[in-house]
Amino acid sequence: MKPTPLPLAVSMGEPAGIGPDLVLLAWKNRKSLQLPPFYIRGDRALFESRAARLGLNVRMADISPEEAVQVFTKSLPIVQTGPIIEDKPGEEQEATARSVVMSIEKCVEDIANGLAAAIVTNPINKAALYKTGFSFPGHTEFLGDLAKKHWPDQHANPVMMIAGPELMVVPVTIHIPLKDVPDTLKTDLIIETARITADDLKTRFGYSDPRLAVCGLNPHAGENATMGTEDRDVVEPAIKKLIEMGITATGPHSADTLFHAAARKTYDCVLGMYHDQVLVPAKTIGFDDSVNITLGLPFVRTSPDHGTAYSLAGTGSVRIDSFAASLRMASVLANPERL
Ligand SMILES: NC(=O)C1=CN([C@@H]2O[C@H](COP(=O)(O)OP(=O)(O)OC[C@H]3O[C@@H](n4cnc5c(N)ncnc54)[C@H](O)[C@@H]3O)[C@@H](O)[C@H]2O)C=CC1
Ligand SMILES: NCC(=O)COP(=O)(O)O
Repeated sequence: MKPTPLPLAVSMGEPAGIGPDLVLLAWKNRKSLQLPPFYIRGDRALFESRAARLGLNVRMADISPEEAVQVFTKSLPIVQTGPIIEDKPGEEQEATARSVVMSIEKCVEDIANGLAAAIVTNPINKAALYKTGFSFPGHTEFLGDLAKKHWPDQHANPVMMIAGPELMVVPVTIHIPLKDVPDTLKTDLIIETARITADDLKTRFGYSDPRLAVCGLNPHAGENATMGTEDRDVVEPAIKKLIEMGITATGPHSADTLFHAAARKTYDCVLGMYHDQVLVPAKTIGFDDSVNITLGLPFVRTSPDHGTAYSLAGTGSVRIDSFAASLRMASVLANPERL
């Protein structure tokens, strides 16, 4: 007999944001969107209140992760996690920060315990969590830490990828101020980020020889070191080493001409030197259907590419495409034979 597939564990995200709306709408449209079974770790009262606000009739079931797959066809499976949360769309509540973090922790724990196939995270408000002592820049780094805790024998080095049907990008430096980028950007960091990207593109995405295009840092990739020396001194040596390692990498490319339609045909994934260099084109080209994927972990994590969108929470005006794509992508990545 074929074993029952494991469900996806979905974290609650920021309760004041659109996470609850996405979960409710996704479950309601699960058949037409062809979504795999998932359960949410969060507070049932919050989801009931948000459903009422949206005028959605959603049957919910308090369950344990083991029951999620069976329940999913008839009810939205909720694993009660943390205390009751008052539903206040768009209004941050300091008291909910611990529940937001706990939901992520418990989803990862479920994967480690063999109860969930992967985690799909709802958007968090990073600044709201920092205020209460959360010390990681975002999910990406937090999940790297949780991986070390639950899989101490496996090397975890989280890498952010935004992947859409037309463009896949990886920022080498992530959530740091722009002024800190040149000092943070090191040859070894570029090499390690590219190595993890190439590995995951092979093992999880099915590319036999992924082509990486590496951006320069400066305008015109430094214009022969006349507009900044980092491209010559930091980026070029990384590309040379990657080629020696057998990885197909080109660059440093001028970032301004790397994203038009013809250029996009020449590579499989772009490595950018900083967040906005590659997230701006990725979200411009594919805001509705791109997915944020954390590479370099011993488990699968996906998330929509957007944030908490406070002003849309509880209004019924959200697009669920990216969240739905995250659920489908998590299911495929966790079962690569489906590629
Ligand atoms: N994975 C995560 O946890 C992420 C969290 N964030 C957090 O989200 C918060 C807000 O960040 P912003 O830069 O304003 O980005 P945002 O993505 O929340 O909003 C940007 C714009 O896109 C719109 N938008 C976002 N999602 C939408 C959807 N599903 N349907 C329709 N329109 C949508 C918003 O209304 C807004 O106009 C920040 O605290 C940030 O840290 C941002 C990105 C990812
Ligand atoms: N800009 C992308 C983003 O903020 C997602 O970060 P993370 O929470 O997935 O690390």
